Amino acid sequence: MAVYTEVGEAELSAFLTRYDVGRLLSYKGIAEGVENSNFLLRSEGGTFILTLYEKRVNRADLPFFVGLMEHLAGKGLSCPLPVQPREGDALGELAGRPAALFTFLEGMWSRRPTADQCGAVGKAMAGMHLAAADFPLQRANSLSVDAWRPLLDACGEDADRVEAGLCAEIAAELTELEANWPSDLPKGVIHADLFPDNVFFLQGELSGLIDFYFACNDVLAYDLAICLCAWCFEQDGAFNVTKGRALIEGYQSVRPLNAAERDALPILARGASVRFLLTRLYDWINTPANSFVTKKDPKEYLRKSRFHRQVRSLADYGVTMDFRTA
Ligand SMILES: Nc1ncnc2c1ncn2[C@@H]1O[C@H](COP(=O)(O)OP(=O)(O)OP(=O)(O)O)[C@@H](O)[C@H]1O
Ligand SMILES: N[C@@H](CCO)C(=O)O
Repeated sequence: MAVYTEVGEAELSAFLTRYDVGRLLSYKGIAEGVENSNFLLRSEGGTFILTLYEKRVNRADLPFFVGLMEHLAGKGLSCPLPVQPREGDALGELAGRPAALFTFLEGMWSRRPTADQCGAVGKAMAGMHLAAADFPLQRANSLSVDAWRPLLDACGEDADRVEAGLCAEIAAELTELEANWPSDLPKGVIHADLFPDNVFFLQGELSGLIDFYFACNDVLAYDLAICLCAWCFEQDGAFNVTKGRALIEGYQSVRPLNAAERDALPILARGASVRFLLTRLYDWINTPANSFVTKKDPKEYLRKSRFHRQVRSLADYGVTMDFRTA
């Protein structure tokens, strides 16, 4: 459960007087997520999500995230919208944290994504990439290849307590990634964390995307590589080629990849699996045992990293010879 900051009823009621949402009726912490504190809030004006921004979110980046959601919603993409206060900025302050109120998005995330859902997320992601093409703000990816070795160093010898030899294995992989990381692929705004828990479905259809707090300007195909890691593996660790094909074809039905992007997918997926391995490892080592958060398993991403290291061609992702060319 991710509630790092407790919020009292009196201070929350006072915070809500900024908005035209009526009086507070109820609120409770949400048992999902690991990054920010989220509350489901009911007021006389409806149901909302209250977000308090925590450690990994830099205050200076908030206008980028909130502006991006407004931009995407303006283009018809379904995502939470910041509720505007009567006066001032959508970003306020509550319990000593930057805080904002968002519209509630209907739907549920899929615990066991199907191939059809992988196809739908591929399409939605490509739609997001196109819709964000004229978003005017910029944000560098603070968790790209340059940030990975410092994260490993910060884990230090504790990494080997998770699995013997882990530190050396990741260090060797980082050496390869640093030497071969592609830099000349098409770039744009990426979501950078489009995991199943950030995609809602309602009555069989994709109903919206949430959690844009890692969004940044980076290689577009890297976003697809993150989804190959997050959506296409089974519980037993096996990569599901039907899901891989559905995801990539769904993406390509909206934004075809060029040859260089296709060729780069395996290395981008290696990078994506190491990025999530490292942030999970860091949190595994550094989250106090008594904190109110469910830690995510770093070894899941170690297994994914090993899989992507032995990928030799796109056929290993389920993509066949009739793969569309751009
Ligand atoms: N606008 C919204 N509408 C409905 N539910 C939401 C909304 N925003 C967040 N939630 C709920 O809160 C949960 C946590 O939100 P979110 O994923 O943004 O948190 P986080 O701490 O940033 O998580 P993550 O670990 O994915 O980075 C979601 O899984 C969802 O259940
Ligand atoms: N989606 C991330 C957590 C949020 O950054 C993970 O599963 O490790």
